[in-house]
Amino acid sequence: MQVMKVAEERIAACTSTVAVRLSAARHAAFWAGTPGYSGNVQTYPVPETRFQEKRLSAWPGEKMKVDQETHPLSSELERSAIRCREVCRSYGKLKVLSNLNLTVPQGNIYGLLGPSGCGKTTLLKCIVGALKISRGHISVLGKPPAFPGHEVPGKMVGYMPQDLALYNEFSISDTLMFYGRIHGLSTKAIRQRLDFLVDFLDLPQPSSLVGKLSGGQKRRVSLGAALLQNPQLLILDEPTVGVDPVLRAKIWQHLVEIVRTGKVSVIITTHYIEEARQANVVGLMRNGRLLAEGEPEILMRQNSAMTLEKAFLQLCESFDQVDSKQGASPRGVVLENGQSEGVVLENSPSNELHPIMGVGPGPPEEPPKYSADWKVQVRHVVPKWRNIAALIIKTTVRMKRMPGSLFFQFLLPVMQISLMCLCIGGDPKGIQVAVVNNETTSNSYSQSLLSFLDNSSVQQVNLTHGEAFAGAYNGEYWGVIEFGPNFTSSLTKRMLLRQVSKETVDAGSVHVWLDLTNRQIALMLQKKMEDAFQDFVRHKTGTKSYLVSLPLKFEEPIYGSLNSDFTTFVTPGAVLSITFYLAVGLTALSFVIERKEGLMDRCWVAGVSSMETVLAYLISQLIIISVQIFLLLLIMLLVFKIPNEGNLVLVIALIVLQGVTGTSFGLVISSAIDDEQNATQAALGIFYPNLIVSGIIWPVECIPYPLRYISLALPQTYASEALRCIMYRGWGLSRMMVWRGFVVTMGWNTFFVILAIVILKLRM
Ligand SMILES: Nc1ncnc2c1ncn2[C@@H]1O[C@H](COP(=O)(O)OP(=O)(O)OP(=O)(O)O)[C@@H](O)[C@H]1O
Repeated sequence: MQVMKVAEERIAACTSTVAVRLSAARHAAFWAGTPGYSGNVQTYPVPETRFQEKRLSAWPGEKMKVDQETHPLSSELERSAIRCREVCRSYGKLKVLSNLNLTVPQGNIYGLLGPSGCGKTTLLKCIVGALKISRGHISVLGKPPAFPGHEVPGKMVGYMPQDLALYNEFSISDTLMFYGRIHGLSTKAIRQRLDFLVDFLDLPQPSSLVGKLSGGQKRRVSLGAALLQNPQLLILDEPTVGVDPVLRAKIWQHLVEIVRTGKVSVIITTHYIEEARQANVVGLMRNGRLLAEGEPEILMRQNSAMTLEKAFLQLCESFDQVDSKQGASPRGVVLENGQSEGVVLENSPSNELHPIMGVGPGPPEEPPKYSADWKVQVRHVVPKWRNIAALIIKTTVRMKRMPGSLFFQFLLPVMQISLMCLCIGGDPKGIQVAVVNNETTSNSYSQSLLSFLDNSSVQQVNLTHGEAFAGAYNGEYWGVIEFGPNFTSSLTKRMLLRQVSKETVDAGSVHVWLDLTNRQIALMLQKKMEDAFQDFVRHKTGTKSYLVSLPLKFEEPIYGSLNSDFTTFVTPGAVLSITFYLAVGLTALSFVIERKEGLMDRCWVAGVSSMETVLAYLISQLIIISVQIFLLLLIMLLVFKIPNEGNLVLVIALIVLQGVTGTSFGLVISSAIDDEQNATQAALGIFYPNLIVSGIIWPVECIPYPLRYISLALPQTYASEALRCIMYRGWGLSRMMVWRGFVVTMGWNTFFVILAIVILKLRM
């Protein structure tokens, strides 16, 4: 009763009118810049529509059509397929939808028209639940979008976005199979629909790849995907752009046919304004608001316009004039009392006041209350295996169609680890050193000592003192080794006599000057000289060598080997880092591209949740990571002989977990960032600081406090340590240093997955 009363009040408010004149001069100006509009108006036969039989429904808070047949208001409300009330939506500070009211009657085609950028696509995305509204309420087929248990988004709605939103690597049949699986259709049912749609939309062979189709063909495939499951509500954003006139007419004819049953409703945007005459009702949007809504025929008659386009131009003129008179905003056909003014067209034949409704905010309408029991709510949240499986199959098919990219993904980590093992941590080779030997005898100690120097690492160049130092200062030699003329006799004295003079010690010493600008080379030279000397002493003195050795004996190492080099230290951390960052980069890139191209929105409207998207992505990525790790370990253990004393299962498990953590971190980046360039920059920006601070290339013990606390909290610090403990110490999960690496990795993993799901949901 209360609803009826409000409606009566609204009808009364409709009688307030404003007279306006039309200006043909602004005709072209309004639609100028509207893509797809060529100025040539195509005429279409206007079919008899259900709307003409039923007339437009009315609602509280809006002006009603005066010539409307009387229907009980409540039943009309129930019969609306879409009801938007006081809907607002902004992108940051940009207010795109402003108190918008719209009703799509059940079983009708609704043509949504308006200039480019007025907010049509935004409104459609809000209707399908791909975008959240900031204020107001929307009900689609009886409930708000994304309400628990409601199949909008889902099977009840077929959505064709403005962007093509198709996977280029899919064939036409793959595309329909993919969406069919999500909608839970059987393979047989999908094939039947595929045959019908290929015939109806005049599509090429079902096996044709989408990426190789023309723009118009792609658009038709996209329309086919929206029509696939025979949805109750079709939301089509510019379906006829780039489609030839014959097929355009055919599409409209199909829409007219499917709404005739009364069970299907359609909302369609188009830039071909005249084709909207075939809609049962059209709505004119401008500046984020619906200015008018009504039957196309009556709309034209009221404006004495021969075409729908002209009628809309005149309406815009009239609204602009009202605005300028009132000094209000372009949306301001709203009086101070909150009532909206109707529009009377002076040149309307017989001065009918009826068909067009000024659509402004009325008295606040109580949003309907909906409830769902806990079982439905739980079922709504729990991920559906059907959707996850469809997404995994999608990724697998796409990967199969991109063998180059797949090969790259498998080969890249192998290349990276091979390069690392080859180039990092080994002994420098062919280091040139100047040798100044002032001894002339052939069997001198100096000659003997030099013969023990590792020739593969140290290349000796015999020079005079002056040449040697000139070359070293020129950067030609990394050091100068000089023997005095009495080196042999003095060294013999040093070894045999208990007491010798300082001069004898000096003469019996090898003098070495090093270029220390490259620490690694200098350290190597130092070590090679020491080794050569030890070997020389052993050779000359045999069992008496202890007399000239340091009283220091390094026993067999507790863990590791005496020959272990820097490569051994760096490899475990590098493997984790490579797996982590490859997963970050590839995930961030492909996920961002899917979002940018509207593929994710389309999946969402088909009923796929953020959680299902994230889980499916993690599972698909797991397959790639497993192959990558298999190849990595093969190269690392068998080719480069990196030692592994521990359990291989633990090694694999930790690397896989790091890859999954990288994938989930990639999902966080791509959920938060909209374009691939910024996503790549973010991934790269984090790469080096993490590599440096995680103790992968240099021990964590060298990091000063408080930076070390940050280092320890990072995903790879404890994990690298754990992998080193497993591989080089042979430790198992009972050791704290091992399980800590697993716990930290899994903790980060869980955190990133939750964060990605939350960001995806918030950004809707
Ligand atoms: N993701 C976004 N972030 C920021 N602004 C956006 C975003 N999407 C759309 N907009 C802005 O919102 C306004 C409405 O865009 P929308 O795509 O809804 O218009 P439209 O009526 O569908 O236009 P067209 O007919 O050209 O497709 C435009 O000013 C647009 O720049």
